[in-house]
Amino acid sequence: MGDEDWEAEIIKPHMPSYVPVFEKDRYSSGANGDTFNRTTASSSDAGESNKRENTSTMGGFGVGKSFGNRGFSNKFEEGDSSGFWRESNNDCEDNQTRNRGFSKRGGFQDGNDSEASGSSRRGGRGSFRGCRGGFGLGNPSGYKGLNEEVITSSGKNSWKSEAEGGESGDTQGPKVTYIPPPPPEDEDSIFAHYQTGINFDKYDTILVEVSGHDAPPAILTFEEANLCQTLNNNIAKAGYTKLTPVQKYSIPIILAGRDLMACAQTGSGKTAAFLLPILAHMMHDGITASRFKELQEPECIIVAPTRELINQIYLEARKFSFGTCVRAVVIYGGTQLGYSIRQIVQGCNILCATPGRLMDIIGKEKIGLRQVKYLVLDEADRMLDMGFGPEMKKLISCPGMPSKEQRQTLMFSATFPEEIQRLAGEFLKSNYLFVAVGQVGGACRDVQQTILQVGQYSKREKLVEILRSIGDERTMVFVETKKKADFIATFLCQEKISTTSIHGDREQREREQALGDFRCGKCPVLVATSVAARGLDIENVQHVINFDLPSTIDEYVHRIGRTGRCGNTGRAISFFDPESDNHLAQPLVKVLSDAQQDVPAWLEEIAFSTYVPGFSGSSRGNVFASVDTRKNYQGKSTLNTAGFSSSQAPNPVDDESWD
Ligand SMILES: Nc1ncnc2c1ncn2[C@@H]1O[C@H](COP(=O)(O)OP(=O)(O)OP(=O)(O)O)[C@@H](O)[C@H]1O
Repeated sequence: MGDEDWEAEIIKPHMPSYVPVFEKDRYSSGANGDTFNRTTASSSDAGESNKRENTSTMGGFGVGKSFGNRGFSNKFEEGDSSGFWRESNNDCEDNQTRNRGFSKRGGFQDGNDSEASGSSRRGGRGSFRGCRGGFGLGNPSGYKGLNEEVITSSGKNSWKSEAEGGESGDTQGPKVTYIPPPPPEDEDSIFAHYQTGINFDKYDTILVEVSGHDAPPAILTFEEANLCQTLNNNIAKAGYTKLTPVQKYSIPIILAGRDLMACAQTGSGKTAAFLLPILAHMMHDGITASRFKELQEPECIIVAPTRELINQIYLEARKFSFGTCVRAVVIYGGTQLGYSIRQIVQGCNILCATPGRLMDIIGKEKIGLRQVKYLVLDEADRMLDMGFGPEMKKLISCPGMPSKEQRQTLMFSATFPEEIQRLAGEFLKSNYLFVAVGQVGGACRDVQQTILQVGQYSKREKLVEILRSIGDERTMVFVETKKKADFIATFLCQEKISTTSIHGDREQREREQALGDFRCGKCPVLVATSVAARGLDIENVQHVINFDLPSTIDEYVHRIGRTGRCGNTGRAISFFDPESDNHLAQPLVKVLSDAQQDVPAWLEEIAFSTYVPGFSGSSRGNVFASVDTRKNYQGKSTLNTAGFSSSQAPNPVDDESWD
């Protein structure tokens, strides 16, 4: 039984009574690092969705909330009754699936006309989404769908043309009108935080390696960082009493003005590791209060791959800059462009942005780059891969952007494939420092990982069984496609398990609502695509279930890192389908062994039978199998997280719109 069968099955039965009436109208519109200091942190002292929108019922998800199944709406309007249940040939995800073999992360699928431009990723996504939204694959404007950004597929300056033609919407589809609700302004909300877990102190035992010349020594306490009083107050109010390893090493490096590539396990405080020293510099330099101006010139630009993540980073920036004259602003896709502009013109020292919106705003000449002193790429490997890499290159070559010699560039992630590290060289000064906390790309050891062999036809049953045994504990369920996310969320609702979902085909409003419902516990289950795999820091996520394993091991590491954060423990259960997941057997064995988890014998067997020469995956304790790639230039070999050389690593399939 394939997905389609599932859909048929789920659609047939009686809809539960709590499913609201379908609101048709709502949808009808539609290095030569010579020094390699290895130490421990402390040693330095150291449905197709059920195409009926019944997903809007998702446990408390709110009546009338659409699930973003615009494809359905389209089919409905076309009067194709079978369109309710059948795949359209034009379905964008089908196209993506068909293109899997060719697709790189961010698009560049062969044969996709709309991806001819430098902004091919966006054009491509746009057109795919457009087709899902019912605007047909051949729609030249590549309209994404209701209330979402309008994307042009024109070849030249496409980021600009998006800005120009996009939101003004002169010719291309409806405007994006969504204005996100402002975050709470009261101090308690700003400083709300969750407790560090029982394993927080164990961070100190993690090995840390710094490579590159003249690295400043690590600091052991916040006091040693010599931050100003306001920052120290904010740190205390945020509940931080002790530095995490990545903070111990990164803060002095950034304070010393060095470029940095830092790799540390998920949930170990990378955000504060770059925000605090940047703010400290700004305060020290006596930054002037940002005032209303048509053209703002921020001192710091932070980019991240998803809207929800950049918003989270913004909230952290707002927290740490509380009571200072530094003003942080966030802008991201899926929201009204005019709203982004209004936020910016009021003053902007730190601009937190997703790449597409950032380029739009630069194109509109609301942001000047001349004053940029700090450029931060969070989830840097994602920001530099085939998806966002071209946009990041455009960013650094934008008129006015200080050269890498003139700015400080900082990159953070839990994973850093070798190939991406090489690309990063273009952005960083040649004497950048590389900090590896634990194993590059290693999974967080506070997550108990379980791999179950489950064939695709048994997955749903197993999922329900697990979720019922879990009870109300917060759980993220990852699936591989947007369609599947809708479908599984619907299915779980039918099973009376309060569920919501997040993926790139949902409107931004819905994405934020879903996240809010999950955060507050209203819907303890969040079904998600990889759009939620990286960076999201949600309190009390006790379980991650990989209903579908991702296509790469790095993505696996990020996904399971949504639990077990900041010294808390968590559990990750992954369904391994031998029909489709064998390529992950070896890297999984490696990740499990390195994180000192039990490796099932059957998985080792599969890994052995699919042995790839050159892989040294199952060795335990092979710490630093992959670190600073500059070492490779000195004749050493290296493996990426997966234990493959990067060129061997499977190309991830990007099912998502990220920004
Ligand atoms: N020194 C600290 N003391 C207490 N809590 C901290 C400290 N540093 C960070 N935290 C908290 O730990 C949590 C995880 O931090 P953060 O989101 O920065 O992790 P991350 O390393 O960026 O994770 P990911 O790789 O998933 O993006 C956050 O809630 C943050 O506020």
